[in-house]
Amino acid sequence: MLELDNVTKSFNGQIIFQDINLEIQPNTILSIVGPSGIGKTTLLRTILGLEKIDSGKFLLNGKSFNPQNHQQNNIGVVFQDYRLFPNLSVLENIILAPVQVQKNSRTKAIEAADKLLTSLGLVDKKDLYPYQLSGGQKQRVAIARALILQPKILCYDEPTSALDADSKWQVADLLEQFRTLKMTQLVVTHDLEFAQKISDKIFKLERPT
Ligand SMILES: Nc1ncnc2c1ncn2[C@@H]1O[C@H](COP(=O)(O)OP(=O)(O)OP(=O)(O)O)[C@@H](O)[C@H]1O
Repeated sequence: MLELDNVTKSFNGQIIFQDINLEIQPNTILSIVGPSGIGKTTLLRTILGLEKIDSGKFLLNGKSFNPQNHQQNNIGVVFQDYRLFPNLSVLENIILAPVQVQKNSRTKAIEAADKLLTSLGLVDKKDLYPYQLSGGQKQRVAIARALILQPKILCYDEPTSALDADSKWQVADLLEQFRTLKMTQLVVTHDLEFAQKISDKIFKLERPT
């Protein structure tokens, strides 16, 4: 279980959120919702260790941890703009971290990537480059790139913002399928309808008083 205990963050003296308390149960889908500019992405970035918090703490399975020093393989992320490496093929995007960072064999990584690409309906795209893919396909590559590291928690930043309605509900179906993977999913979204459809729990981020 991931817990946020009185987490506060400000930028240049302006408080973005204050004393956030949140429990994220294992193998569930939690959405963080709220209007534009409220701090949803910033909250996600603190959990990922990409932003330092002012005060409060994070606990993973009851143990305090600093996301900035944490071995980040436990927590994966699919960014809003996907952040695929433009100079690498779909396959190379997916196997880069397992081979370069985790030092797995290239053969094993390709095997795992092939499986993921098949389940995501992308196997015929594996030799293409990101610019040759649609937005929804790029997103699924970014999801495969995160999933190959078998994260305990997978975070998505605004997973529907660049998609049309059909693709949006396909993403909802994917998240539903991933429930079998024994993984917690954390979704930042301004789309309340999407959040209501996919989530076990919704956390509303509100302006600090
Ligand atoms: N690095 C930064 N330095 C200063 N201010 C920042 C920084 N990053 C974000 N902010 C401010 O923090 C506030 C929250 O931004 P954030 O991107 O987290 O909102 P959001 O709820 O995700 O919005 P959106 O739904 O539009 O993406 C905004 O006022 C933004 O300008």
